[in-house]
Amino acid sequence: MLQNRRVTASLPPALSVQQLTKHYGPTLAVNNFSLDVQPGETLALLGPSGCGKSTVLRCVAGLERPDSGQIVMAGRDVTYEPPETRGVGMVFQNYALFPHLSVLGNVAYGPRMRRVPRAEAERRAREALDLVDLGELEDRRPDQLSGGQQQRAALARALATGAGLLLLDEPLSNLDEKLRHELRGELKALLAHTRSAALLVTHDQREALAVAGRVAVMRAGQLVQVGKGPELFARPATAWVAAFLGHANIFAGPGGTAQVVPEQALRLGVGDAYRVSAQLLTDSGTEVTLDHPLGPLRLHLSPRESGLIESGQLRLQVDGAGVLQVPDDRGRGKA
Ligand SMILES: Nc1ncnc2c1ncn2[C@@H]1O[C@H](COP(=O)(O)OP(=O)(O)OP(=O)(O)O)[C@@H](O)[C@H]1O
Repeated sequence: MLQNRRVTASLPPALSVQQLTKHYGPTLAVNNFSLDVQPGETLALLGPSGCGKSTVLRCVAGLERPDSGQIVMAGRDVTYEPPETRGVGMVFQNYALFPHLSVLGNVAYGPRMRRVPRAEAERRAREALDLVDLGELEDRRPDQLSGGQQQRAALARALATGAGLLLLDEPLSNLDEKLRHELRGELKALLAHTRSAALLVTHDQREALAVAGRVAVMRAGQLVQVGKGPELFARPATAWVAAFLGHANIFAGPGGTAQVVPEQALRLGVGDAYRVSAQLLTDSGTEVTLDHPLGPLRLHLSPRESGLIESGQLRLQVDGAGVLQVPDDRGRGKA
């Protein structure tokens, strides 16, 4: 085990994107973007719509040519190689399964294209289908599968390529919320099992945190912060990152700074009483807004905590040590 770790540590990154820049006409889609994905790691590229995530992925896949920068895979510069020699497995938003092929045919397609003999290609395909629990449906056509099953077939197809790097572009985006929730857990387990490195593109914070070991946050073509999901949430580098990750209480301060007040910094039922200016029932409790000197303070109360509201007021103490001071970059730029 120890020895394995040492070997892994000495391997080059599965993917190293170095100073990547890409325009579409006048639009600067990716701006001097650098990122490493380690062998076996799942990294989520997270950012709002239009920030350039898919463009990074398409450059890595070889479907777009960068204006400048390098794409290096396991130590090999592939910047100018065509997609088919890069050795990546891909899953796109719309799955892109071939409608006329069976599930087995779809999954065996990758190895077949690489001239693997049919019997061996089908053996690998069946192995991948078993991994995603679709072994019994191999004879069906894609239109005879549910959305979740199609998604798993697309994953199996990427896995069957045996690639050391998987590229997943919003792989759960076509599914309803309940199924997405279920498949997030499955996807994480599956990626851990395959030991391939994976770059997952998503605009969904929960998905990034649930599936990936590390999360890279992207804004307007640039990388703004990268780290383990819980650490990013606990220590966002800027007010924009805090807001994007879902922090509710961010208050502009002097000199271009902002204060982020995480829920852990709030103690309820002690200290001064503040007026509750708004109250909204949710499925898991109550969303309230307090008139606080810092600004309108929003918090989520469990049904038991809601009992602490007396005569329209709630006692609350803010633990100053838990409040984060960050640069306020929320007004800057787009996406
Ligand atoms: N083929 C293209 N031609 C012109 N502009 C493009 C093209 N593809 C993307 N863009 C622009 O480049 C920018 C980045 O797009 P990209 O698709 O990479 O963003 P994204 O973060 O993946 O967005 P989404 O989450 O909505 O898929 C956007 O401004 C987009 O309009």
